[in-house]
Amino acid sequence: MRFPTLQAPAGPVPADAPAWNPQRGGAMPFHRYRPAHERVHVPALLRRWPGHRIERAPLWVPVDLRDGNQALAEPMDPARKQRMFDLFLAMGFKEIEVGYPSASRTDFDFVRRLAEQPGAVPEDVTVVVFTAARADLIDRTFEAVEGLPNVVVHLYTATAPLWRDVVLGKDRDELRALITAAAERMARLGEGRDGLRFQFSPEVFNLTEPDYVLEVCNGLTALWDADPDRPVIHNLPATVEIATPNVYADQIEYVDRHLDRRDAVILSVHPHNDRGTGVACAELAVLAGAQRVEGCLFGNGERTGNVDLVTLALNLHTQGVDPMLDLSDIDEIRRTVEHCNRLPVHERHPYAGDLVHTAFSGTHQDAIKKGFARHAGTAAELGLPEREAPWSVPYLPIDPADLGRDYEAVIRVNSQSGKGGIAYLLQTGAGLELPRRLQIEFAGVVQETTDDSGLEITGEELYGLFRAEYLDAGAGREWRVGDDWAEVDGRRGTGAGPVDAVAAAVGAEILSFNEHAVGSGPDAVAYVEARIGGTVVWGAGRDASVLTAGVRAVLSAAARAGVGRAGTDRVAAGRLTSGRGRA
Ligand SMILES: CC(=O)SCCNC(=O)CCNC(=O)[C@H](O)C(C)(C)COP(=O)(O)OP(=O)(O)OC[C@H]1O[C@@H](n2cnc3c(N)ncnc32)[C@H](O)[C@@H]1OP(=O)(O)O
Ligand SMILES: CC(C)C(=O)C(=O)O
Repeated sequence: MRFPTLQAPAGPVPADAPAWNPQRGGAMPFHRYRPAHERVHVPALLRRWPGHRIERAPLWVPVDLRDGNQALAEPMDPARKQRMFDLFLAMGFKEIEVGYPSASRTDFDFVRRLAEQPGAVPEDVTVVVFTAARADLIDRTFEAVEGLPNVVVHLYTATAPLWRDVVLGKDRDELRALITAAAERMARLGEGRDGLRFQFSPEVFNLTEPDYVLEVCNGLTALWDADPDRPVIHNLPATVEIATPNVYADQIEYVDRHLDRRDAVILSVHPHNDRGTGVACAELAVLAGAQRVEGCLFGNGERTGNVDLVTLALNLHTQGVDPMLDLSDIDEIRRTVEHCNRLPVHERHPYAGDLVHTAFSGTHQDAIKKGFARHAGTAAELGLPEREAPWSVPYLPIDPADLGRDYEAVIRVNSQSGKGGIAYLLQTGAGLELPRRLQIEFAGVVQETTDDSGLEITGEELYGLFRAEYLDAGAGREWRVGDDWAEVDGRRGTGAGPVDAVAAAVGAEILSFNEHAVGSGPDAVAYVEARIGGTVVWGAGRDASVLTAGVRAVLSAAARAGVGRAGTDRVAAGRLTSGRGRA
C-alpha cells in the first residue's frame, strides 16, 4: 500500500510540456495498454455525423431483463421480472428483450407465461429473446416463443479477434460458418411464421475489423432474405467500451454506409459504459445512422453497466425532441427499478438522483430563484400555465415538474448558501417576502448557525430562526396608539401615523417599511429598517392586524438594537396595562 507515503510522480516533465503545466508522469503502468486506434482500424471516412442533429427518438429497446439481469448478483425472480416488464409497458416501450430462454428455467418459464397468458403482451409490443449460435440453444429458444405473435429472435456471437482466438478458437472463416449454420437453423425453424423477425449481434463489434462485420452482417441479410417489410436488425455492440465516442460513431457510420439492402436493415447499437461514455457513444451513434438503441434503465448492466435509456430519453426531452417514453413519474420508475434490481440509483444519477435538482450553493440558489421569478413572468406574459411555458431557468436543465417532482428539494440551505436560497425557502415555505437588505442581514444570522453546526437547515428551521431573531424580538412590550401618537412602555411619541409614532417613542428613525399578506392566510407581515442610536437594524412583525404587524416590526428593530430588551433599557421596566397591544 503506497498511499501513506504517496509522493508526487517522479518522472520527468515531458520535453514538449508548456511552462504552465508542470505535471510529471510515471506513477501509473500506462505502458501496458495500447490505444484504441491501434486495436481497431476504421477505414478512411469523410464523416457526416458531426454535422447531424438528433431530431427524433430512435427505437428504444430495454435489455434489463436479459443483459441487465445477467449482471445481478441475485437475478430477478419471476415476480420481479413481471414487475419490470409491466413498467416497460407503462413507459411505452414497444420492443422489449425479455430474456435468454435457453439459458435458464426462470427465463424459459417467463417467456412461456407471456406466450400463454392472454393479453400479457399488447398487440403493438414485440418481444425479443436472446440466443447463442448453438443448435440446442436455438431449438429451445424457438420452443419458448411458440405462440407469441410478435417476436425477434436475437442471435449473437463474438466476432473480435481476441474473442475468436481466445474464446471460440476459430478463424474468420470458421466463425462465419458457425454463424451461418445457426442463422440457417433459425430460418428453418421460423419458416412460415408471421410476426417473426431476426436480429444479429456481432458481439464486441467495436473491436472487430469493420470489413469482417460487413461480411457477416451482409451475409445474414441475404440469408434471412430481409426486406423493408420484414427487416433484419443488425445490432452493433460496444460490448466493452474501449475508445472515445467519436471512434464508435465513425465505426457506425462506416457500417451504415456499406450495409447491403440498407432499407431492409434496422441498424441498432448497444453501448456499454466502461469508460463512462456510454451515453455519448449512443448519441453519436444515432448521429452516425443508428436507428435503434438497446440499453437499461438507469444504466444497470455488466461491469459499469449498459447505456442508460432514461438519460438518453431525457437528453432528447431537454432538447425539445419527444423522447417517445413516459418518464413523468421518475421516482416511481426509479423505485421499481431499484426493487427489481436490488441495487440503488445514485443520488447524483442524471435526472433521477435525489440530489440532481438541488442547489446548496449561494450563487446557484440566487440564479435559480431569479430564474423561477422570470419563468412565472414569462408564463403570465404568454398567458400560459407555468407547466406549459418554455423552460429556461439557470442551473436547471429540466423542469423537475416534468418528472413528477415538486420544487421542495430544489433549494436546500447549508453553510455554503446565500441570501437568495434562504429567501426562496422562506418565501415558498412560510410565505415571507423579505426585502433585499433584510435578506442580506438574515443570511449572516443563518451562516453563523450553519457554520456552527456544519449541518443543513430545513425550511421549517429557517422560519424558526427568523421568528426567534425578528418576529419575537420585540415581545413583551406594552403599547397603545392613536392616529398620530403612541405610548410604548410609558414612553410617548408622535408622528404622521401610528407606526411613525411608535418609532418616535422608541427613538427610531424609519428608513424603509414594507408589508404584505402572508399567502392567502389571515396574517400580515411588516418589515422595518430603522436607524436607532447610530445603528441600522431590521425588525419584523407578524399579526392578523396590519397595524399590529407594523408596530411589532418597529419594536423588533428597537429590541434588536438593544432598546427595550428586558433589562437593557429603562422603557422595558414599567408596563402600561391599558395598552391596545402587547408585542
Ligand atoms: C455480451 C453478452 O452479454 S453475451 C451473453 C452472455 N449471457 C450469459 O452467458 C447468460 C446465460 N448463459 C448461460 O447460462 C450459459 O452460458 C449457457 C446455459 C447459455 C451455456 O452454458 P454452458 O453450456 O455451460 O457453456 P458456457 O457457459 O461454459 O459457455 C461457453 C461455451 O460456449 C461457447 N460460446 C460462447 N459464446 C457463444 C456464442 N455466441 N455462440 C456459440 N457458442 C458460444 C464458448 O466458446 C464455450 O464453448 P466451449 O465450451 O466449447 O469452449
Ligand atoms: C451480445 C450483445 C447484444 C451484448 O449483450 C453485448 O455485446 O454486450
